[in-house]
Amino acid sequence: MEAVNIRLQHISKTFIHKVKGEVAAVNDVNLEIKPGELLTLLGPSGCGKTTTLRMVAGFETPDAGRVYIGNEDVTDFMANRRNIGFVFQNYALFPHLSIFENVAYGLKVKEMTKAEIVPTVSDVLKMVGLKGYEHQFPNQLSGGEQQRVALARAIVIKPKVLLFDEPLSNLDAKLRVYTRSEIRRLQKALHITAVYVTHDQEEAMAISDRIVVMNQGRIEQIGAAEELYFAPETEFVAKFIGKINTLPARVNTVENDVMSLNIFDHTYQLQDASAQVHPDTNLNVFVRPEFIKLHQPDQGHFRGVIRERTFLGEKVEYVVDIQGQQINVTSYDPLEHETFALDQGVGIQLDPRNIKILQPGEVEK
Ligand SMILES: Nc1ncnc2c1ncn2[C@@H]1O[C@H](COP(=O)(O)OP(=O)(O)OP(=O)(O)O)[C@@H](O)[C@H]1O
Repeated sequence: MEAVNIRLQHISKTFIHKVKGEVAAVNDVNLEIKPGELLTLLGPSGCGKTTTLRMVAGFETPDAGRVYIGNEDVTDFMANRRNIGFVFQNYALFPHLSIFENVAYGLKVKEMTKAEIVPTVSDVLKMVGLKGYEHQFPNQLSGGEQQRVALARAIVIKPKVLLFDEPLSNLDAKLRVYTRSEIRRLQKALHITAVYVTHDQEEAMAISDRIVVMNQGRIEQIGAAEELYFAPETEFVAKFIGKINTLPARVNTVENDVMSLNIFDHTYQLQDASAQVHPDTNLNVFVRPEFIKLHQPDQGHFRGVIRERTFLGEKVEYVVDIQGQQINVTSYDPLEHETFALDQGVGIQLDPRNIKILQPGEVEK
């Protein structure tokens, strides 16, 4: 079966919430998920990712906008007519049915014969690594195994799209890493278009072709993990994907797309600077901890003092005091680890290419 795309056109959904009143859970979202792509909706609690997913599934009807799966406008279709496989956080298995019966359920609904069902279920259980579990019951399985049954049940009906709502939340850390790579492997092997919801940025980065960062019902930025990390467009995205320092800066001049600015006591020239920034103004700039280099005190652009030092094996995380401001620095250089001690003075160096000027955003994290 050819993989299909999914399109959301100007989708909005407002709820009347008992405490908060009217909540624009999803606010004019436009999105295209490419055929065979795994796209993740990522954002803090309440940003609208589950509501968006539920509108693709047909569990929720948008107030405005259209949902297309392939060339078909499915906005007015009930969930059971959309041909989707859905994997929930809580597995949602039938406790009184065996693993075989749980997986076979969707095929029986489709009125397939037993002769067709038995080999199909057996193939899918093999695919998720649960061959031989046919006669067990859900409560005899671990959380990870139950989630693989849920995955088998979702893919056995050969859905056009797979939807995942925080599928790993109930698993422990190690099993989460294993199960997410299993989901990724199967989704790629079957080449099914998939939408995945999580609030965990590492999970999103590990599993996705592209990530949509959502904030207060709107899309903040869409891109591959690398794009969001190295080229965030807003402060919100920069702070949600990884860690970033906020540094005070003073703009001196902006000429021919070159900006001269001061950070602490040093002057930097930034290329391709935004024309929207004016001379003689203050603003915040952003630098990731691993892009700040520590040196001996007589080197670097300005001085600081190491206030915290956390050795984590392959890296050391420092908190450095610079003129009263606490800055996070991460060093991946094992030779440097021994060089800088607590309360030691250091020289600090920034590469102007790693200094970001971003649209300010409302940050919840
Ligand atoms: N059925 C509902 N009735 C009232 N308000 C709702 C309903 N469903 C969602 N909301 C509200 O809509 C907003 C978005 O909720 P949604 O569940 O889509 O967010 P989310 O990003 O998935 O968050 P979480 O990770 O906490 O599930 C929230 O403010 C939520 O309180």
